[in-house]
Amino acid sequence: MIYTITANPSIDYVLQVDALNNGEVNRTTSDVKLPGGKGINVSIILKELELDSTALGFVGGATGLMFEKLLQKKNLNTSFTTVEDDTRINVKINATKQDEETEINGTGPAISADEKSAFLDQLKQVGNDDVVIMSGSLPKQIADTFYLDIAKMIQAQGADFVIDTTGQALLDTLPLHPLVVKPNNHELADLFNTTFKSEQDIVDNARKLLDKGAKHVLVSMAGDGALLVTKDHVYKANAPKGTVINSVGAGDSMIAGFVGTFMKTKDAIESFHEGAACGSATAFSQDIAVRSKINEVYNDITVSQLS
Ligand SMILES: Nc1ncnc2c1ncn2[C@@H]1O[C@H](COP(=O)(O)OP(=O)(O)O)[C@@H](O)[C@H]1O
Ligand SMILES: O=P(O)(O)OC[C@H]1O[C@](O)(COP(=O)(O)O)[C@@H](O)[C@@H]1O
Repeated sequence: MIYTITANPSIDYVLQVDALNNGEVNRTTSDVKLPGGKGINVSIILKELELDSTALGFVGGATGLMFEKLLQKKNLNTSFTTVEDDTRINVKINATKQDEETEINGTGPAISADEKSAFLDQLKQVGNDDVVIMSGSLPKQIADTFYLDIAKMIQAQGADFVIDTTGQALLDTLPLHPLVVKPNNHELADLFNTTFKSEQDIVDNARKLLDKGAKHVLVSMAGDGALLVTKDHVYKANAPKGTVINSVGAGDSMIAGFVGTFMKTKDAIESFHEGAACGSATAFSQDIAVRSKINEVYNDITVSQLS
């Protein structure tokens, strides 16, 4: 079984405008509310890949009810911990004529000590050969060590884990050997307080994550494709041409494609190819991609070995 943990789910309020003018009244050409949060998006793609997962996380308040209603359409298995405070609303503004996406993500609800321990109790069901995918930011009042504590706990129960977060919280879990980590190129640069001048710079810094313990490192580079760095080789997947509609969730889709395929095949290159297809297919969709779009995009992606 795969479990996804979204500590801080969201309603993603996705607004399309022709152009975004700061300090003025802007009007949308279309808008949609989607159930969001990184682990939620991972579960949605896994479902498209015909893999069951259970989505865990903190959901609460009036916005939490709306979030669960939006999520019902996706038919996921969920086992959320109910909290008193409101689930956040994240605003995503796609300015189509400016070709720009702006995101404003909320901090999320306050979580009490009792709510946190109810959540940790849920993890007792995780067992041998399960994979736990932990993604996204943490709500306020949850310590930065939350993911590290969970990784230790579920590893002791025989499960593997994947982590998609940023900064020190990511670095701290590497010695526990996550199956895969997937920073985007900006997050990778921030991790090592650097800027990249070449693809080789990116590869060199991705290798540092392998050296610290990650089993596979994916670096996503939006419209420039992605890299897979393993102990012996480096691979690149191109980003196929297409009309970008809403790239929110592209990174989550890539993780889902990689992990879902890896669980079936144990083939990192094939998993990378499928992950890249899921990422681009989502960028070319309004919502998280559906299977037919993933298949279509898969054929336009080539994985080449760089070294
Ligand atoms: N504009 C795009 N065109 C084609 N593929 C894309 C585009 N944006 C994202 N993708 C695909 O999705 C993957 C993940 O997207 P990215 O934006 O890098 O992740 P994140 O959402 O984590 O920042 C990319 O590596 C690429 O394969
Ligand atoms: O937890 P964070 O880092 O605030 O991110 C939450 C946001 O990330 C998303 O899951 C999208 O993530 P990606 O674009 O990185 O794949 C949105 O659905 C959500 O609003």
